[in-house]
Amino acid sequence: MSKHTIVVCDHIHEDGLNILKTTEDINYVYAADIDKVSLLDVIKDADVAITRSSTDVDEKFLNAATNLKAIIRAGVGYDNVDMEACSKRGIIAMNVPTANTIAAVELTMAHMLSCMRKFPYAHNQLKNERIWKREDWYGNELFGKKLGVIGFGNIGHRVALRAKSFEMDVLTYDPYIPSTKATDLGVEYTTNFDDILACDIITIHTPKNQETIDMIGENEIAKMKDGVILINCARGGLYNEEALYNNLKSGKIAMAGIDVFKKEPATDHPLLDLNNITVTAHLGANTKESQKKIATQAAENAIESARGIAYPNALNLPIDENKIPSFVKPYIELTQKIAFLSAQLDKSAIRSISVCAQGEIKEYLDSLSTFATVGALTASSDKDEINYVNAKFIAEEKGIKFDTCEINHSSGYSNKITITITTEKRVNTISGTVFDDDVQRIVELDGFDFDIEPKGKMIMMRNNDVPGVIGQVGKLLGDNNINISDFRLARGKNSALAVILVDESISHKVLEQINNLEAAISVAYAEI
Ligand SMILES: NC(=O)c1ccc[n+]([C@@H]2O[C@H](COP(=O)([O-])OP(=O)(O)OC[C@H]3O[C@@H](n4cnc5c(N)ncnc54)[C@H](O)[C@@H]3O)[C@@H](O)[C@H]2O)c1
Ligand SMILES: O=C(O)CC[C@@H](O)C(=O)O
Repeated sequence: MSKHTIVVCDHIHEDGLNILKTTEDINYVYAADIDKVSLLDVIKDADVAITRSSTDVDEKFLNAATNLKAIIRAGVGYDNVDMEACSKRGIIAMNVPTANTIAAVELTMAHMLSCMRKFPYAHNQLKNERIWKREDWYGNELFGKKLGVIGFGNIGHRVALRAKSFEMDVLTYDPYIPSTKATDLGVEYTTNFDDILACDIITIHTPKNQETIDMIGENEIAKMKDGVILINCARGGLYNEEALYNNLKSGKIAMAGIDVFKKEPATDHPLLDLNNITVTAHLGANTKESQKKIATQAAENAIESARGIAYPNALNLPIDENKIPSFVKPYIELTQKIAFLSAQLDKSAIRSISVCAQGEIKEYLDSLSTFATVGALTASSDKDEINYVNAKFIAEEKGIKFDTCEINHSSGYSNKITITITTEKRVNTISGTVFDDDVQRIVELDGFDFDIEPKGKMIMMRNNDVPGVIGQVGKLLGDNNINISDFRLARGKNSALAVILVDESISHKVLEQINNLEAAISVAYAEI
């Protein structure tokens, strides 16, 4: 079995490491404890790398990583990844966007409360100086204060909700959301940045990019109230650090709660010399709950991308992500998985790939077709060759035809995609849908209704619908020491289709044995 090498460049939770360690086709390399120069040597073998914010994915890193197909940022912000350099090399970059949201939200609230009550200083006086001097610590209350939230995404809007439970007035500035996203939650919305600058406390939750770097500097601080409090648990450099320092020192800014710095680690940063600041070492994502979730998702996504099956939360696709609503993304993933599955069912050359869509999803047929092509070619050719940029080009060179169609009658599903792959020997048609925003399901296989998660090792057996078939297949697999994890059966007029999920990979020999059962019409096997 050829193995894919996944290099873990930064510390992630052991649950993620265990997934990598115990996956048969993964060669797992732990490189979080080596220095970043030695990492350049280790990274050269990586098919996929997992990083956090401590590893810069820059030209130096990418020049060393000559095999790299994908990179997983085990977290939200990808400002440490040179996206253009990745795209030029055909490397797909992904993040894990929501797994640490709550951790960052709660740290923001902790900094806010800490700033109001000067908590670390009061703690230090009693614990380390053994002084009981209550008159030194008259703080302020969040109650009734006006909070300005810059950026109303996953973290910003949850900070706003928590602030409201402290009975604060909350105002947000985020030109990229509909105002109703805020007003529906009882949060005031403004398009005038100066309104934010007039707040008692300001917290920022935007990505770091050309537009947001130094978003708050001397000019903006000058417009603020004397004694304002500033919180930054997003990215260092969103508040100009020099202006922050000067205005904390002068007392214009009463307190700042800072988790992130322009250059990290920041152990000798001038801000650390001030006495009106609470600081943490980029701990926004550091809860056990969030790290467990991130590491698990990062490991699973790294394995899927190493196998070329799917690239969840890809950031540099050749389609404009901003034009793809979030409900479409799971369909894109599902389309790729179904095509990958379908192309494995028959090993002969693919002649055509057709993608049909019903519901609002049909507006995205072009993107779905690109992803179906990646899935199908990944299953049928040398995986290393295929990426989103070259898939259609390679398919055309192989003489594969494309077709898309809109299905206008309702099937009972609000959206449904149907992928038909025609090979030299057979036609496979598989349909899928997504429930509850992200639950992907195969709902039809060659005309038979199913409800199957597109995941795992699957035997598909078409058979005459006669008694005893399930028992015979069960015995045969048992005799070969293969555990069945699920058995799904759909019945047609004269024949039935069984999808048997198994724990172990199936050899050609076992498939032949199943095919030789009297009732069997055809047998195929696929892994996702
Ligand atoms: N401290 C930590 O450990 C930690 C943990 C998680 C996330 N983060 C950082 O927190 C930030 C927010 O993360 P998120 O998950 O909420 O991201 P998100 O993408 O869900 O939300 C970002 C929001 O910012 C808005 N935005 C973009 N540009 C803006 C601008 N110029 N002005 C106002 N709003 C703008 C977007 O419209 C979006 O609503 C990111 O920088 C992320 O890297 C830090
Ligand atoms: O933990 C990290 O590496 C960074 C966490 C956070 O800043 C993120 O962007 O997800």
